Parts: sequence; structure tokens; C-alpha cells
Amino acid sequence: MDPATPPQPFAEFRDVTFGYGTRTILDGVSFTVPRGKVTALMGASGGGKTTVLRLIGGQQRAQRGEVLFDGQDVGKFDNAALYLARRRMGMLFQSGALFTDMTVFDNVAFPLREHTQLSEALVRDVVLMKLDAVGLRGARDLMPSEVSGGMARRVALARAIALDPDLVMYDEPFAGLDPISLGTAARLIRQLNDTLGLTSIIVSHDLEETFRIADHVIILANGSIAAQGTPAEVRESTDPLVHQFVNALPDGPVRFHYPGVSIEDDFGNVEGGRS
Ligand SMILES: Nc1ncnc2c1ncn2[C@@H]1O[C@H](COP(=O)(O)OP(=O)(O)OP(=O)(O)O)[C@@H](O)[C@H]1O
Repeated sequence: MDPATPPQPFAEFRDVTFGYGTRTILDGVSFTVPRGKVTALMGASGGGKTTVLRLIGGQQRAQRGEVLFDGQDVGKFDNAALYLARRRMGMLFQSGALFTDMTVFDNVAFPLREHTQLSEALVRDVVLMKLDAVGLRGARDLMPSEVSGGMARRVALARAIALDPDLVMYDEPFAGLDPISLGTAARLIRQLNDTLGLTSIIVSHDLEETFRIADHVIILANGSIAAQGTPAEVRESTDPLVHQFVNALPDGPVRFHYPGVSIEDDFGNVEGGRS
């Protein structure tokens, strides 16, 4: 390949429209997920970030436009193609808790035993390698109830990479973690991306930590892309909505007050305004 030609994006949305029922969630959205990079998908709650992951995973299909996974339109996949594509994706959902009745080892072994014909000796080697990558080889025999929240997240991470995926999607990987565990998880996501040659997508509300490790940031708002670029480019965006978001301002295009009747209608005209 010509070194001047940027590699094909690993995933791409081309003019994608999607809604649940009559409610449009994504309205003509286009963006790229660069190959080999960490992409952060951010935006206000309910903006459709998890829906984007579900469209890439083929759990939902676009109503218009194309969702490309490694150059192929996920919307056109039959079940066999979808199965193969999903084998190339690791997913770590906030709710994707560990199986509580299995050891750490068996949790990581689970996808290998389900989806491969590997012998138990090979399963053991792969599990220990994955646990080593997240620093928990020594915790293999513990039960989930015996590990901290941060460790449990790392076990889930080892499980997400058990099948050597090309793409790992993290939905709120930092939720509920203390600052030290959060920093560890973030660095680990970055490090695994680089050492294993992955492409990573992180949905997160933790702006500082996410901007620190991301190469590419996409901000979704009101069904559209409000900004995309490097963390520095997004920080400098003059779009009022992006400005409100990256500076965590309570009021801006996204209103603090839920729409309703005016304050005068509720309380009458009070001298001196709101007080
Ligand atoms: N299966 C579904 N059926 C109907 N509506 C849904 C479904 N899943 C999600 N929604 C709605 O679609 C909107 C987008 O949801 P989504 O979970 O993608 O947003 P999000 O940006 O990930 O939100 P958050 O940051 O709060 O997790 C929300 O208003 C949600 O209530």
C-alpha cells in the first residue's frame, strides 16, 4: 500500500438513519472509526451511542444508509456472515457482568469453550495469556465475589479479548470505578489496543480520562454528529453544543430545564424575578 494512502477505516457510517418505532435516533449520520486507533463516542444520555454499537454488531439494522464493518455492509450480512463478523468483535458492556458462579479463569475460558474447538490445554494457555495481559494471572482461581470492581472490569476485558478480536467495543467501561481503577482501566484499554493491534471504540461519559487515551473523538447530539476529530480539535470546536459538552456547562443548547410552562405561569409574576 502507498504509505501516503491512509488505511481503510475499520468501521464507517454512511448517511445512516435509524429509529425505534417512529422515534428517529440517528438522522443521516456519517463518521469513520480509524483502523488501529482508539475512538471515543460521546454525547448526552439517550443520544444513541449504544445504538451505534448495536448497529455495528448487527443487533440492529440501519433503516437508511450503510454501516460498514471492515469494508462490508453489515446490513447485507446473512446470519453466517454476521456470526463471522461477531467473532471478530469483542464487547464489554457495563452490564456484562461476570458469571458469578464461575471462577475468574472459567469466565475468560467461557467464549473459548463456546466458540472454538481448542483443547483444554490450549484453552488454559490462552486464558492465562489474556489474564496476564490485564495483570490478573494470579487471580485465576478467585470467584467474582472475591475481586474488586476494578479487577472485575479487567477480567471482563480479558474475556472480551479471549477470541483475539480485531475490534473491541466498550460501553461505559469506567462507570462506577474509583479514580485509581479508572486510570488503570483506561491505560489498559490504550495499551491493549496498541500491543494487540486492535481497533477500539469507547462509549464513555468520563471526558477527561477518555480524551486522554482517545485518538479520535465523535460527539453525537440530537441525532447528528456535532463534532469529530482529535481530542484537541474537538476541544477547540466553536459549535455551541460541543462547547457546552466539553466544558460540562449546565446550560447551553442542551437546556438544564425540562421544557414546560413558564415560571410565571406556575408562580405568577413575582417582583424581582426568580427569587
Ligand atoms: N430497544 C429499544 N426500543 C425503544 N427505544 C430504545 C431502545 N433502545 C434504546 N432506546 C431509546 O433510544 C434512545 C437512544 O438510546 P441509546 O441507549 O443508544 O443512547 P445512549 O446515548 O447510549 O444513552 P446513555 O448514554 O444514557 O447510555 C434512548 O432514548 C433510548 O431510550
